Amino acid sequence: MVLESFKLLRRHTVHPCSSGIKEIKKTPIGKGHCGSWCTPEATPAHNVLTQTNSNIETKTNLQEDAKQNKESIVIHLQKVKLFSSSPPPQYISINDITEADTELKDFKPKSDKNSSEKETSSDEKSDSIVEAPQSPVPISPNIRKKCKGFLKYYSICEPFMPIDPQGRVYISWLLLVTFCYSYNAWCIALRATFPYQTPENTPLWMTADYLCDIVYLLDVALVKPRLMFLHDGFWVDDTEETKKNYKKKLQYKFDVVSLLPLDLLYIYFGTHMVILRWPRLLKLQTFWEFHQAMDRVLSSPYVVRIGKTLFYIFYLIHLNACAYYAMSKYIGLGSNGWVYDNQGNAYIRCFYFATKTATSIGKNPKPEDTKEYLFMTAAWLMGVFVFALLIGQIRDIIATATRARTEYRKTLDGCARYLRRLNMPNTLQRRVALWFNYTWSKQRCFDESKILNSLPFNMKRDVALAVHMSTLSKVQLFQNCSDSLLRDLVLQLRPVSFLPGDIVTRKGDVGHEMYIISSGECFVMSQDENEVLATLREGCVFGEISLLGIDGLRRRTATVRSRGYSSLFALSKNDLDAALKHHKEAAQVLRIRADQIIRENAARSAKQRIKSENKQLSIQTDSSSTARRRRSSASSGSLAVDVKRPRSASALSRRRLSAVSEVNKPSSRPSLVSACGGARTPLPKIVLSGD
Ligand SMILES: Nc1ncnc2c1ncn2[C@@H]1O[C@@H]2COP(=O)(O)O[C@H]2[C@H]1O
Repeated sequence: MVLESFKLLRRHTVHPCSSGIKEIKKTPIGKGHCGSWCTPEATPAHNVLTQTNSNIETKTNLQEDAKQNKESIVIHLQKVKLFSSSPPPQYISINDITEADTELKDFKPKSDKNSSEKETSSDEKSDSIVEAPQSPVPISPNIRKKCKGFLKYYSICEPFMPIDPQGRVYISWLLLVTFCYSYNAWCIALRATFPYQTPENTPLWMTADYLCDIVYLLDVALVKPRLMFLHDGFWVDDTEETKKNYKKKLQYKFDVVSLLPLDLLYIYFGTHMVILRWPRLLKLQTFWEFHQAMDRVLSSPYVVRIGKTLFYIFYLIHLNACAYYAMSKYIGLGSNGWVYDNQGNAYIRCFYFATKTATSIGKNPKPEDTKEYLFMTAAWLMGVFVFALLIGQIRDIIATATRARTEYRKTLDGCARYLRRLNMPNTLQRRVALWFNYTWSKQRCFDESKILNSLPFNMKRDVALAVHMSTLSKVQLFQNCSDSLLRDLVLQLRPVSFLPGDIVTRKGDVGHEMYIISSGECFVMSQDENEVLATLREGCVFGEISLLGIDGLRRRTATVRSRGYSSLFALSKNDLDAALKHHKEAAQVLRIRADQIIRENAARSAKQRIKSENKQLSIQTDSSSTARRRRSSASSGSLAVDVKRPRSASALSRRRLSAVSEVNKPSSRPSLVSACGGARTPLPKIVLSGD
C-alpha cells in the first residue's frame, strides 16, 4: 500500500495547496502560451497540480508502517523546486495520499486513454529533459513572428497575444498614450479658462477629445491586460494571468477612473464645461511609464530626463498662466494695473506673466487687492520651491551625464598642480598630461574595476570578457589552453597605457608583472639598447620570464620600450601564479617559450661576445705588429730596407671584418623611429601573436 502510494505520488505530485484536480485542464503544463517556461501555476492565483519537470521531489521520511497505523503515518515530503519559489515542506498524511488516489480515480474516467499515455510519456520525459532557463527579457511576440516593418505593430491588435513590456511595440503604444495624456493635460486647463473653445470649433475639439478617449479605452481594455510580468523570476505570458495581474494593480483603478464619462454632463451644463474631463488627467502613471521605458532603452537617457523635467516646468507655468487669466477674468479684464489688460495674444501675455512671477521676485505688476496678493504669494512660493527643485534636477542630470569627464579633469588638474608646485621639468609635466589624455581617450575611465564592482561576479567577468575579447582572442597562449584560463584571468587584467619611447620593462629590474599588448607595438631592445631584437604587436605576451623564475631568474632579461602610444594589460605575478597552478598546459606553453627566448638570447650574446673578442684580438695583433715593425726599423737604422712581412690570411680576414664592423657600427644610439624602420620580426616560432 505504502509502495503504491509512493508510486502514485511520484506520478502526481500534489501541490500542498491544491484545490482540485479539474484545474489540470486549465493549466498548461510546460511551455506557456508563447512558448516560454512560465506556467500559470507559478502565479499566486494558481493552486493547482504542480507538474513542471523542474520539480524534484525528495522523500525524506516514512515514519511507521502504513498497514498498522494508517492514520498516524506521516510521510515527510520535501519539495525542492529549482526554478520557482518553494513552499515550506509539508507533512502529508496517508489520508492525503488516499485523497490524491481518489482524485486520480475521478480524473481517470474523464481523461481518455491517450492522456494516460501522455502522462507516462511526460513522466519519462521528466527524467530525461533538463529545463532550459528562461530568457532574461521576455521574448517579444512580434520578434517570434518575424514580422517586418509596419506589420509587427499588428501584433498589438491581436487580442490573445501577450505584450512584451520592454518591446518596441509597447513603447510606441506608450508614446501614443502619453501624447493623448499631454493633449488632455494642456488643453483641458487651456479651454476651461481661455476663450479658445468657440461654438464653431467645438466639433473639432470634441473629435480630438474622443480620439484620445478611444486610445485610453484601448489601453485599458486591450493593451495593459496583456502585458507580460515577472513572477517568481519567470515571465508570465498567459493572458488570463496578465489580465488578473493588471486588475490587481492600483494603476488599473486609476486607468478606469480616468475613463469616467463625466462629459455626459455636457448635456446638462453645455460643452464649454471642459473641466468635466478632469478624470483624464489621472492617467499620469502611463506618462511616467513611458519616460521610464525611454530611460531604459535610449543610449543617452539624460535627454529623456531633462525633457521630462522641462515638461514639468512648462506645465506649471502653463497652469499658472491659466490661473492668471481666470483670475483676471474674474476680477475684470483690464480693471486694474495687475490683471491682464486684454491686449494682444491672451495666452502668450499670460504665459509671459506666469514665467516672470515664477522665476523672479520684484519688477512684476503690483497686486492691488487681497486675492491678487494671495495669487502672487502662491506664484512666488511655487517659483522658489518647485522651480528651484526642478532647475536643481536639471543641474543634477547634467552633472551625472558628465561625471566621468569631470572626475578626469579633476584628477588631471590635481596632478598638473602637484608637478608645478614641485617645479618638475616641463617635459615631464607634458608627458603626464599626454598620458592622461591618451588613457582617457582609450578607456574613458581610469579605474574599470570601480565601475564593474557593483555587478555580481559572473556578470562582471562576462562584461570584462566582452570588452577585452577582441584582444584576448589574439593571444595564442589562451587559444591553446582551456577557456577557463581566460575566464580566470580576465578580471585580473589591469589596463595600462604607455607613451612613445616609454620603458615598459627595464633589463635587470625585478619582474612583478607580465603584459599583453592590447594596441600599439613594443620593441624588445638588445643589451646595449642599440638594436631591436623583436617587435611585439597586438596579442603578444611579454615579461613572463622573470615571473616564471626559470633557473632562479627573477630579473628582466631585456628592456622593452613602447614604440608609439600603446595600451597593454598588466597581469601581476600573484595572479599569474594562481592561474598557472590550475592550468598546467598554459604554464607549459609559457615555460617552453621562455626557454626558447633564453636560449636565443644566450646564443645571441655568445655570438656578440665572440665577435667583440675577435675584434679586440685583431686590434691587439695590429698594435703588436706595428710595435715590432718600429723596433726592427729602429734596429736596422735608416739604411735598413723596409721589407714587408707577409701577413697571415686569418689576420687579414680579421682586419677586414673589423673594418666592416666599424662601418656598420652606428655613430650614436639610434632613435626609436629609425629602429622601427629596421624592425625585425624575430623568433617567428615563439612570438605569441595572432598573426
Ligand atoms: N629575444 C626576445 N624576443 C622576444 N621577446 C623577448 C626577447 N627577449 C626578451 N623578451 C621578452 O622581454 C621580456 C623582458 O622581461 P622578462 O625577462 O620578464 O621577459 C622578457 C620576454 O618576455
